[in-house]
Amino acid sequence: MLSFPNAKINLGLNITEKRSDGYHNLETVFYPINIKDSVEITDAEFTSCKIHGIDIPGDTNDNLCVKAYHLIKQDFDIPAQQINLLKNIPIGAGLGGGSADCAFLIKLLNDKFGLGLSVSQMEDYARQLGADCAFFIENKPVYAFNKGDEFEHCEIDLSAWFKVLVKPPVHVSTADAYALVKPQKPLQSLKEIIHLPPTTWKNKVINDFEPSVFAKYPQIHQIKTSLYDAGATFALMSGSGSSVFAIFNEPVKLPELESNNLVFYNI
Ligand SMILES: C[C@](O)(CO)[C@H](O)COP(=O)(O)OP(=O)(O)OC[C@H]1O[C@@H](n2ccc(N)nc2=O)[C@H](O)[C@@H]1O
Ligand SMILES: Nc1ncnc2c1ncn2[C@@H]1O[C@H](COP(=O)(O)OP(=O)(O)OP(=O)(O)O)[C@@H](O)[C@H]1O
Repeated sequence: MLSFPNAKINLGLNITEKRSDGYHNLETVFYPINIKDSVEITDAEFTSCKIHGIDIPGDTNDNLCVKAYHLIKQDFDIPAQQINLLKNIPIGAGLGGGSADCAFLIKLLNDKFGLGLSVSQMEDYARQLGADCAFFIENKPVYAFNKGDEFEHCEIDLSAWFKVLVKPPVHVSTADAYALVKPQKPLQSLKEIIHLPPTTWKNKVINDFEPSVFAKYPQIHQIKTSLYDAGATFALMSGSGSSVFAIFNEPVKLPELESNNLVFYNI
């Protein structure tokens, strides 16, 4: 059985406070985009994971897909699975690729073995694997709060815009990025601002990771500047970086950004 986990971008990200468990409370809007991995499960003698495409650093047994399998296996008598992962979503890019893979694996196991898990039960499993993971169960635009794992429906549709994503050859560690931010309550909640027209978002819809990540990696800041210079209506770094997305009111081609970065058009 096969599925195609997709990446996300964060339309705004306010880091509001540090929690006693070491995590941070935040508010963001998660928006699914059209950059996808592929994950397949087949019955096997023992459970293992084969990775194709982009190399994932570290031990394959630590892959979030393997962790998702063992989490479900604790509660259900499911047979061993061979997991084939084709990795296309850039890593360390703020795109939630690993989170998407494990959430989609939970959905695959639920479907393949008729486990009868509800959306909220699958979200509870996903939450145990990472703060971003639960979003990918429903995989619809949401306003997210707490650790980024509690959701409210968000009526937002960017399908009329031409969306571009630029990924520089820089890997930002999520934990390191959080360590550099000083949490603060925003003057106005993202929940309200996000419903204003995108033409008003510039400098209003912000990402609290940008100042410290831009200071450490000026080339990421330069990408954002170049996207605005190219006529973007709105541009922002996604999550803890390193990728930057932009929305344009018509199709564009950005050859000067292509020379040093991966550029994804029409995401
Ligand atoms: C940056 C975002 O992508 C924004 O959507 C997410 O907050 C990151 O979510 P994620 O990658 O699923 O994060 P996890 O794998 O759960 O945590 C990685 C590390 O990020 C930090 N972390 C993550 C989420 C959060 N709300 N507060 C944090 O402080 C913690 O140091 C944690 O050890
Ligand atoms: N299936 C997987 N795909 C990608 N990375 C994985 C996976 N499983 C485990 N990882 C580990 O998770 C780390 C971060 O991966 P990922 O691409 O999800 O994060 P990210 O780009 O920082 O996105 P975000 O911070 O938005 O979750 C990688 O360095 C890798 O070691």
